[in-house]
Amino acid sequence: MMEWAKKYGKVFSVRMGPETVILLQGYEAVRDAFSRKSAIFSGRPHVPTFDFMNDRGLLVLEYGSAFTAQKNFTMQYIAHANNEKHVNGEVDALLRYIREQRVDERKVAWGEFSDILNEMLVEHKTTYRKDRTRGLIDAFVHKITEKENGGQNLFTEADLLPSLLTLYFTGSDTVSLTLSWGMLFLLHHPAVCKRIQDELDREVGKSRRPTLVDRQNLPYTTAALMEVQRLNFIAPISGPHKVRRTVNFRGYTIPEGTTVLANQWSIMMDEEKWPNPQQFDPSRFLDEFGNVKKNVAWIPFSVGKRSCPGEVLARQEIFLMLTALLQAFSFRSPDGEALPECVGKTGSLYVCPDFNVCAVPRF
Ligand code: HEM
Repeated sequence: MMEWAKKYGKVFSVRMGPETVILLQGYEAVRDAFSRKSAIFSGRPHVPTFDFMNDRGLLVLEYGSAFTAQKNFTMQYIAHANNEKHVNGEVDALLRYIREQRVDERKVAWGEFSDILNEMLVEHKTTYRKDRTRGLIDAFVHKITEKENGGQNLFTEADLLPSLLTLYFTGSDTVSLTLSWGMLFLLHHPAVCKRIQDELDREVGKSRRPTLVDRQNLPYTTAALMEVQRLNFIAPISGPHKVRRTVNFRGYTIPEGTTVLANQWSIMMDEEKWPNPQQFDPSRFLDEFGNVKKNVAWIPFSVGKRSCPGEVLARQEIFLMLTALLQAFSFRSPDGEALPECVGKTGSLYVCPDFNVCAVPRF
């Protein structure tokens, strides 16, 4: 695709089966469409894989007032929830597993998960009280009841299960793959790993776990995690967007209903934005004083109205998980085992290759 972009420019179309699809290359084209003309480029075409969601849940919901209300609600809920407490529960389980090889049996198949969620919903609804919020389900039910009290029909009973399934579906593999890629990059770059550990030892010490408040004192660690997200490409191509009305874009007329895809890979590998883009180099996110330096092209969560509502949570999870692991252990490949190259398998997500790792307690 990047080769095609050299020949055809930052905006070109390809025929995919019966459909003509527009491909956007590079940060500026994606920003212009998804952010500056967001209201036009934020439709969602029909994706048959998600038919079981009945056109509900943020990922598939068409752009409009219900989408906006539900997206704002989700982002506000995530921003105010005690994510740190929940993630720390997961970190405890992982550290226990590594230290004692004790597995918490929590793996469930997708179908079973849906059944479990359904049971939770029934349980929550029967014990629901207007004056308390035990979690996301209660918060969503409050919204449904508000509507019954005369508001608009933006949150319905029918939205509840698809919304929960969507958050589970979009929020689990994305984060766990990022953590796997992070570990693989760090194994390939022991000097980076050592620098993170030195920073953690200096700023946090060994008597307590890193917390979200520590992030401001850990610029190198923050930069390394940003570099992991720049290079891991877990979402190399954006989800499909739909043009909601005919638009003139960068000299082309794009008809209403056309599907548009952003090549995220082309953004993160743009040599003008990132010198030596293939190289894993956290220092590209640091200024001369060692503070974190932003780069507008760092958009692993995309931009605009269809950008990721889970960004805050995902970044918290990645930070808490990886720093807890690096504080507690040094990691290396098992003797005699070669580390796989940082080349993944492409699907809807870019999947990290399997590898084994030895965790050696640091204290
Ligand atoms: C490292 C982790 C993650 C990455 C890199 C990521 C990336 C993305 C990207 C690039 C999109 C935009 C796709 C598009 O253009 O249509 C997206 C959408 C979405 N993400 Fe994430 N995501 C992550 C974690 C999460 C988490 C933890 C949640 C939920 C708690 C989540 C929920 C969603 C949802 C619901 C959408 C659809 C939004 C919409 O259609 O408006 N994501 N994500």
